[in-house]
Amino acid sequence: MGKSVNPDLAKARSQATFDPANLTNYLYGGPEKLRRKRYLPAFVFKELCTEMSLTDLCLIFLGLLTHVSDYLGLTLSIENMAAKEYKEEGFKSTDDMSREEAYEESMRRAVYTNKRVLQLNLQDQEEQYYFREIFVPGANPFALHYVMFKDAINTQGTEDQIQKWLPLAETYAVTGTYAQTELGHGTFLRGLETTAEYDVQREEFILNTPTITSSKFWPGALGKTANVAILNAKLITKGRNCGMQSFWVPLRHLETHQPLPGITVGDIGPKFGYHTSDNGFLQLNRVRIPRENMLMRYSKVLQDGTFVPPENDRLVYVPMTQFRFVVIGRSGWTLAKAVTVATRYSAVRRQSEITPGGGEVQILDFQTQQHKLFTQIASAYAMIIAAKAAKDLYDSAFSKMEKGNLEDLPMLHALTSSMKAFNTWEMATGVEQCRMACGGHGYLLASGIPQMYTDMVSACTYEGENTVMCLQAARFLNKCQEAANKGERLPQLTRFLQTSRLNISSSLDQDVDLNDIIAAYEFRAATVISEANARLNAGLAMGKSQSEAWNYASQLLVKAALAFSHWFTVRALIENMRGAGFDNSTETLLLQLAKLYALDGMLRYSGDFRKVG
Ligand SMILES: CCCCCCCCCCCCCCCC(=O)SCCNC(=O)CCNC(=O)[C@H](O)C(C)(C)COP(=O)(O)OP(=O)(O)OC[C@H]1O[C@@H](n2cnc3c(N)ncnc32)[C@H](O)[C@@H]1OP(=O)(O)O
Ligand SMILES: Cc1cc2nc3c(=O)[nH]c(=O)nc-3n(C[C@H](O)[C@H](O)[C@H](O)COP(=O)(O)OP(=O)(O)OC[C@H]3O[C@@H](n4cnc5c(N)ncnc54)[C@H](O)[C@@H]3O)c2cc1C
Repeated sequence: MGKSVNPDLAKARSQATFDPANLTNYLYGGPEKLRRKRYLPAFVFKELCTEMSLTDLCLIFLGLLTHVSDYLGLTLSIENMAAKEYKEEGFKSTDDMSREEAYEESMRRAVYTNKRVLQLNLQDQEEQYYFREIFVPGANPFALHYVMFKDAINTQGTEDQIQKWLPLAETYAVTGTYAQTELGHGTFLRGLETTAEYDVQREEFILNTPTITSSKFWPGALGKTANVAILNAKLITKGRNCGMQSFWVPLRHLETHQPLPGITVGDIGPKFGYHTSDNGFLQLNRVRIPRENMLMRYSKVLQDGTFVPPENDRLVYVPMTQFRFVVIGRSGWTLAKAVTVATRYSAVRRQSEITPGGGEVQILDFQTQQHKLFTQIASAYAMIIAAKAAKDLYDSAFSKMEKGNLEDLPMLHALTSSMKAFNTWEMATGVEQCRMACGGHGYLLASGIPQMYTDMVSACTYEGENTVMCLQAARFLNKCQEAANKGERLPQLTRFLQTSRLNISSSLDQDVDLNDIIAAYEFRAATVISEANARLNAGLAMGKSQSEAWNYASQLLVKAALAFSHWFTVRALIENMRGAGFDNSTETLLLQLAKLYALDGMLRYSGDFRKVG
């Protein structure tokens, strides 16, 4: 039962000046990864469904990617043994459900996929992600379990603790969350009030949320799903506050799922999005856990209560840095989904005339519509490719850290902080632009775009509120500027602060040279960073303290971090497009896209670029 493709869409596709397969292979990491990615949903749907042709399956898969099929009421009739666990007539749209029902529907699907991932022995993280996303397109109640809970065990646990706890997480013998944020503090971690007091007599920690503001508040899966938390609390031993440490804390009984003694836990209520994620609250009333439950890879508490500090007290922050990196990568793909929906829609939607009497045109023919969408297509590619470029820096820093060499930690923190803020803000504005480009139908939940926005815009807040993350990156950039001012050697990533010059060769009447584009973004970043540094020093010269001068310069410091990210993204896009080994037609197109992205950025930030000439 093949479905015919809309003739306008078919015509638009037939006009491609390049072979999409080259690009798709590049984006997904090569033909084998792409084959696997396409095989998975087809395999699962085929295994699960009878009378559906492959076209329908792909439609469902693509539709699920953009939630459309949820709303078209497509159902999957499930035939095989999986159906015994998956007792259901198929996927129901969660839009018409209450929060309870929507959570249960997502939980049902998530539990199903967790079992199938184990049965299919899917080891590859990306494949697991693709597989899950097919069945749980919205917020997955196990999201924290898959990412931060397991990452915290892996990065903060000793080898013994990893051996003990990771298999429990991998087999879902426990379901976890990462409980750090409190009602009174999300950003300022040194302000966290939850305590973990060491009782040397019984070699136990006594966990307590002494005030209402110390209640853990926001952690995903805390409301209903999780029965264990990696919980961050202020360690107190021998009467001394030893700062934030991580602890393995059982929350609910593994059989009955009832809260354990001393634990008060529940859901925080309706949110702007992420409706199927049960973000919760937690109060601890002098709950005891054994000494062995503190994650002791970097810092330790000995039996007699002696605290052995970590080599660097920032290492306890590593799970956040890791997850910021995940967010950086997924932001581009989220925008890619939204702009795919909006572009396809713009190829099939006919509205209004360009030439009077000439008949209604595809709205993609309006230059304003092209500007709305092509800039977002370019932005999606830019973010995806910049995330790939950041990964090389990220991997090399992490492999050094594994060997105890922490020299790249400040650079890694600055890069992940600034790129997480830049990418999620760009993604949020881009997805909203795609929604509006679809007119009334973009406002329909059936388009899939509204939920993408309401779910994913939270990434501007969680894992480090964006402004705060920019200021964190600005600490590193400002330090580098101070070093540059003294002629000292800089880390590779910021050496442009000393070398950037504005020697643009392009003149306005010729096609702009790509090297000039990179030079312009580099010079703009160097200028904004040095301006922020100058404002900070002006504050100090006015007699302000270091922290008051920092606050005085903070708006420029945020701009500096964003200009740095913008330069990193433009450079990565152009350098990777030139060096990717594409055939001529694909490379020409991609460099055109890179120019569009960079020139659009110059128009949007024309103040900066005009100022630097
Ligand atoms: C759209 C796509 C989405 C895709 C997605 C898929 C869906 C999947 C579902 C997700 C569902 C949500 C999941 C959310 C999960 C949470 O949101 S978990 C909670 C996240 N919370 C945070 O990120 C808290 C943010 N706050 C902080 O990290 C810290 O308080 C701050 C802001 C860094 C300040 O810390 P501080 O101890 O006061 O440190 P500060 O005095 O500022 O700096 C001291 C030094 O430490 C350094 N430092 C600070 N932090 C670090 C670090 N991490 N590493 C290294 N050095 C550091 C500083 O650079 C500074 O160094 P110097 O400049 O002095 O050399
Ligand atoms: C959907 C979602 C899921 C979440 N999941 C989890 C989870 O699983 N586990 C968990 O532990 N937490 C989770 N969180 C909490 C999240 O990490 C915090 O909300 C986030 O860290 C921001 O902290 P806050 O809410 O205290 O905001 P605040 O820091 O209070 O931000 C409010 C305003 O204050 C400004 N501000 C704060 N500090 C500064 C500063 N130093 N300089 C300048 N401006 C400043 C901010 O820029 C912002 O404009 C989640 C949050 C959301 C929305």
